[in-house]
Amino acid sequence: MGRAIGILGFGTIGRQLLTSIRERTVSASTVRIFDRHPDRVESSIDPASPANVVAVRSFDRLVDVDLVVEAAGQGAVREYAVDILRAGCDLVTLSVGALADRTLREQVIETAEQTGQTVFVPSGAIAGLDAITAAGNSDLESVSLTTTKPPNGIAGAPYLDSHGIDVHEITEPTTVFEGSATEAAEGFPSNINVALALSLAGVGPERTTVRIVADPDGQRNVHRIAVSGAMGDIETTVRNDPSPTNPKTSYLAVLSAIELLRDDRTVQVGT
Ligand SMILES: NC(=O)C1=CN([C@@H]2O[C@H](COP(=O)(O)OP(=O)(O)OC[C@H]3O[C@@H](n4cnc5c(N)ncnc54)[C@H](OP(=O)(O)O)[C@@H]3O)[C@@H](O)[C@H]2O)C=CC1
Ligand SMILES: O=C([O-])CC(=O)C(=O)O
Repeated sequence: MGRAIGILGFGTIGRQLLTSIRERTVSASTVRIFDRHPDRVESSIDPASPANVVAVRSFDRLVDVDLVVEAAGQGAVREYAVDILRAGCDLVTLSVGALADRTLREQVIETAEQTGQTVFVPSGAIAGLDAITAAGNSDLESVSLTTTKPPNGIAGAPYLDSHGIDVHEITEPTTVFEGSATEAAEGFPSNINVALALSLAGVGPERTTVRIVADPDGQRNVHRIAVSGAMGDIETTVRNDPSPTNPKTSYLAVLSAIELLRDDRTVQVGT
C-alpha cells in the first residue's frame, strides 16, 4: 500500500520518482505532485493513469500526504520546508544547500522537533555519508570535498557570474571556487547541494572545505571526499554520469532519492 507521497518539483528527479512509483519500486498509496509549471505535470499524467496520481495546482493541496520529497530548488526549500513540517509531513530534501542559511537551518530543525516530523537528507550524488556519520560519534578533524564538473554542470552559477568567470572559455581543468560549504552552497545553488549534505554528516557547513574544478574535457560529475578523525581516514570518489535531462544532476542522486523512499527492505544494510 505505502505512504501518501508528495513530490515538490517535477523535473529530472521528480519525474524519475514518479516512474519508480508507477513501476512499484517505491510503494505509495497516493502521489500528489506540485511544480510551479502545473502544465508540465498535467501533460505527463495521462488520463489512463491510476486515480491515485494527482497533479495539484497549489502548495496547500500538496501537503495532504505523509511525506514530501522536495526536488525543486533551494528557493522551494526556503519557501516551503517549514510549512511542509508544520502540515505534519516528513520532508526529504534534495536542495539541502538551502540549509547553508543558519537561520533557516535552525528553523527547520526546531519545527521538526516541535512537530515530531523527520527531515531526510539523501546521500544524493556522493558516497560515504554512512561512514562519516558513524565517525562523527568520535572526533572528526577535517572534512573536505573536491568536485570536478564539465562546464555545462556549473554554468550559470551566481558565484561564477559575480566573479566574471565564463566556464565555457576554460581550456584546461581549473579551480573556480575554494571556500566553505556555506559559501559553496550559496554560490552554486544548483550544483553542489552535496557539500551541505556532507557538512551535516560531519563537522558542519563552516568547517567543511570545498573546491570546485571546471574540466572542459570531463564528461562526468566527480565528487572526492576526504575525512580525517579519531577513526583514521576516509576517502571516497564517485565518478557520476550526469542525468540525460539535466547535466547538473548526477544520475546517482536520482537513485539515492529512490532508495531512501523504499520501505520494502527486510534487511537494512549500512548505517
Ligand atoms: N543533494 C544532491 O545530491 C543533489 C541535489 N540536486 C538538487 O535537486 C533539485 C532538483 O534537481 P532536478 O530534478 O535535476 O531539477 P530540475 O531543474 O530538473 O527540476 C526542478 C523542477 O522544480 C521546479 N521548481 C523550481 N522551483 C520551484 C518552486 N519554488 N516551486 C515549485 N516548483 C519549482 C522547476 O521549475 P523551473 O524549471 O522553472 O526552475 C523544475 O520544473 C535541484 O535543486 C538540484 O540542485 C541535484 C542533484 C544532486
Ligand atoms: O548531482 C551532482 O553531482 C551534485 C549536484 O548537482 C548537487 O549537489 O546539487
